[in-house]
Amino acid sequence: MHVVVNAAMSADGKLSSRRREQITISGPEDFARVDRLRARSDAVVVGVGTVLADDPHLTLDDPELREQRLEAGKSEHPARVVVDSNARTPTDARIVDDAAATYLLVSESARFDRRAELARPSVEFVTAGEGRVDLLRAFASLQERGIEEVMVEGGGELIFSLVESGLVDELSVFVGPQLVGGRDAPTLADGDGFVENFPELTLEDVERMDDGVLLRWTLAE
Ligand SMILES: NC(=O)C1=CN([C@@H]2O[C@H](COP(=O)(O)OP(=O)(O)OC[C@H]3O[C@@H](n4cnc5c(N)ncnc54)[C@H](OP(=O)(O)O)[C@@H]3O)[C@@H](O)[C@H]2O)C=CC1
Ligand SMILES: Nc1nc(O)c(N)c(N[C@@H]2O[C@H](COP(=O)(O)O)[C@@H](O)[C@H]2O)n1
Repeated sequence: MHVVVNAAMSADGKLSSRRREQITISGPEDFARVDRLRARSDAVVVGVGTVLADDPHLTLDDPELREQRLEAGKSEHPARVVVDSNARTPTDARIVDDAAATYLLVSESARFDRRAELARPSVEFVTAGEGRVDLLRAFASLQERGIEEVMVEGGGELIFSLVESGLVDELSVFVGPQLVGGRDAPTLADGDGFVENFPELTLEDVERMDDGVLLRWTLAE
């Protein structure tokens, strides 16, 4: 399995404002690149915090990319994945519509009534972990279902945990021309943070894009 984290942050490292509402950081060129990255992926992953904040759809915008996937014998859109220990994904969330397959990664503590409310033909539950989703086990289960190329779009809590679990191979970040500020605004890697043995990144590429810059790093094994 190959896992790429992709996100857009302000010049001061924020994914959103303290209101945790979706903000537009990328420009058109970067959004088109994100669409191409989604099209190359078997699955696009977000945490339930992002689902609650943004109500993302995570499908492909460009009809040509959808056509290319169909011609290659793939589904029209990559699968969508939500890391959601307690099945908090709202029943009317766009991510559980029937536009694409969706995996809900839940823990054993996800209530069965919530699972029943979210059950539909396009949704499959993957249970891993007791109180919280065990990411190593959950991602291994996705791999057993044929998912090899994974793109993670955030948010900061999930990105931190994935890096901490050693699951991330690549990190691409668009740094936009905004200052957001705020000690409570989400950043690229939240969670508890590291205090030692900081993960080492190798800078692979720097590209000027829109009014910002795209940075691409790989992570050491
Ligand atoms: N600019 C950008 O590129 C992006 C911005 N965003 C922004 O980020 C914010 C949302 O990010 P954030 O609040 O950090 O939420 P996340 O999307 O990172 O989701 C975090 C939640 O995932 C669940 N989870 C389950 N298992 C784990 C685990 N092992 N490790 C970590 N999380 C786990 C937890 O909820 P539970 O315990 O209930 O399962 C946790 O609270 C929004 O403001 C959104 O707009 C989001 C994506 C991209
Ligand atoms: N690449 C990027 N740039 C931004 O400026 C963003 N705000 C985001 N947000 C991510 O995209 C998701 C929305 O996807 P849909 O358009 O609904 O398919 C959102 O949930 C974030 O993960 N990304």
